Amino acid sequence: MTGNDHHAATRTTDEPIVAARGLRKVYPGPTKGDPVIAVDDVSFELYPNECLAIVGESGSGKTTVARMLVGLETLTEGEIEVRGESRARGARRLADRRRWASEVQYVFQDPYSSLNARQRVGDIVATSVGLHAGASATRRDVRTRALDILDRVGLDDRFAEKHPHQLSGGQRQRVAIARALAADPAVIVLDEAVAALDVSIQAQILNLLADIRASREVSYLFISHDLAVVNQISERMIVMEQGRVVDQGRTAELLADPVHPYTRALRAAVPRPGWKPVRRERLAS
Ligand SMILES: Nc1ncnc2c1ncn2[C@@H]1O[C@H](COP(=O)(O)OP(=O)(O)OP(=O)(O)O)[C@@H](O)[C@H]1O
Repeated sequence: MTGNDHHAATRTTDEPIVAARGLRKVYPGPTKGDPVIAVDDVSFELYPNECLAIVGESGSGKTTVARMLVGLETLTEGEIEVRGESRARGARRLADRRRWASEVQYVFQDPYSSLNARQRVGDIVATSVGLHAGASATRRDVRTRALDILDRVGLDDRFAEKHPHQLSGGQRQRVAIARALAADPAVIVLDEAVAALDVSIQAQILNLLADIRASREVSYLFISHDLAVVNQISERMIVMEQGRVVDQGRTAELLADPVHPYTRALRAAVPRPGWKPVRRERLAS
């Protein structure tokens, strides 16, 4: 057993919803002949109804992995399968693109920039419901379903008439989660989705995400630099450093007893109460 799989979780029963193998992303660098290797040989599996966290410092490649999964970024090398279907070469047909979008939804850090400022909240969610609903759904069905979903994320009917700028950061993030749920996804990628929120609001959104997962089957790929948050929400985590996976395993075990120097350093850098004080170490390079 190597240091990297010291904590490796053993999952043999379910088929993974997402299987990513050997992901690599190389961007052209600022100067010719100086490419940026953003993601280098990253593999992971995401199982039904689990939350897998990707942690790492800024620039470690987390967002690039997420963008490859949702099809916003091409792969330089590697393979991504969702429910056994390859996504590595992109969707050619509109119907495939729609289906792929409904299987994997993305919630961004800043919902303000990802929500259409001119649309009312009810319309934002209804648009997503309408895109993914069957052709037989009437406008009234779509509207009713949008209001149900808003209610599900803790926003009553009055919010449907508001615009994003009339909402708080936490409420906007609820709208972004509602819009994702409207597609009835198997996977939601949450990219630093609570990073911009106050700690008390963060806790509310994390509770909401846990409630959603308790009431319907959905898996989260939860991208964060915040180990306290990751500890609360995820069962497993992978740790990225400079584009590579340097550690992985069950979150509680990895954080209680970090073995890899980078994971230890990340944990030591958590400036929150509730963590055992650990000598701050220099991040391993
Ligand atoms: N479009 C791009 N062109 C060139 N380099 C890029 C591009 N996107 C990302 N990178 C580089 O790839 C590396 C990984 O970036 P990425 O955003 O995936 O990291 P991250 O861990 O998500 O960090 P952050 O939390 O700051 O977003 C960084 O060095 C970044 O500068």
